[in-house]
Amino acid sequence: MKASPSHITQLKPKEPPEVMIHIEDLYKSFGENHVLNGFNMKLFRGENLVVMGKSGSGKSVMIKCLVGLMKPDKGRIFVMGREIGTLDREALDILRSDIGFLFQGSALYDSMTVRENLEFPMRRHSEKLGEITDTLPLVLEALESVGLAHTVDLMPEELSGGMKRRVALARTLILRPKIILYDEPTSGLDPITAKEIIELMRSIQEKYGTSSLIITHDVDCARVISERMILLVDGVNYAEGTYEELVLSKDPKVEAFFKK
Ligand SMILES: Nc1ncnc2c1ncn2[C@@H]1O[C@H](COP(=O)(O)OP(=O)(O)OP(=O)(O)O)[C@@H](O)[C@H]1O
Repeated sequence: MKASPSHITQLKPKEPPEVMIHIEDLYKSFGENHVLNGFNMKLFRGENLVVMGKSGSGKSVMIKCLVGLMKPDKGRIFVMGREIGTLDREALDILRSDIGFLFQGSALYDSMTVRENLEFPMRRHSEKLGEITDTLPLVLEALESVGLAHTVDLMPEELSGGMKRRVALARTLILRPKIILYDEPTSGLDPITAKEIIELMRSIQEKYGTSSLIITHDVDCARVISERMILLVDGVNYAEGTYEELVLSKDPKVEAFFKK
């Protein structure tokens, strides 16, 4: 008779990290302009992933494919297990409510107060939040996360550039996104304000456990915020690793990113 293994403590295998976004072999061309040529990427739960690529390398095209605004020529994209290309408008809209965007312009509505700006996505995605009789506590909580609760009744024109970006981030947080996409979050900001935004991105990730995909040219931003980086070169994920790994690379195409 075989010895019973019951006395052996079973070591639980470590669960693999949950994949929040999986881009598989993505191709996109515009005529002879072959922008993405088999790009692959995984964003894991809770991580800050930076994608760097020089101007015109296809970062925005990749993001547009990711959120279903552009159709790739080939390849598949899964967001939290759902394949973007197979979703109808309504399903895509619901999925998008789990994705927060912070884009370059930050685009607050100038004719609305800060409070109204934050209430806007709540109305648009009321199905997600359920019926809310008093929006103010949620608005204030989101604004507190970015240190700007006192601006609730101000107009965007009364805010500085850095404050506008923080309010835009608060507006993103109001829907409790699981993923945040940041497109050049520090562009156009002075170095001190840029640093504040990066700190904020970190604290938001800690507070809400969000997973972040950050598109940036800013090497300093990548150094501070990234846990992992992907370099987009010639339409593919040319190099991947931590900042510390990539900065030591002797590959000329990788070195070019880190030359000041
Ligand atoms: N709708 C479109 N029609 C035709 N060409 C396009 C379209 N959108 C993007 N492109 C081309 O795809 C290429 C990649 O553009 P994309 O905007 O993704 O670059 P990027 O990496 O985001 O650049 P940047 O850092 O300057 O924003 C460029 O050559 C651009 O001209």
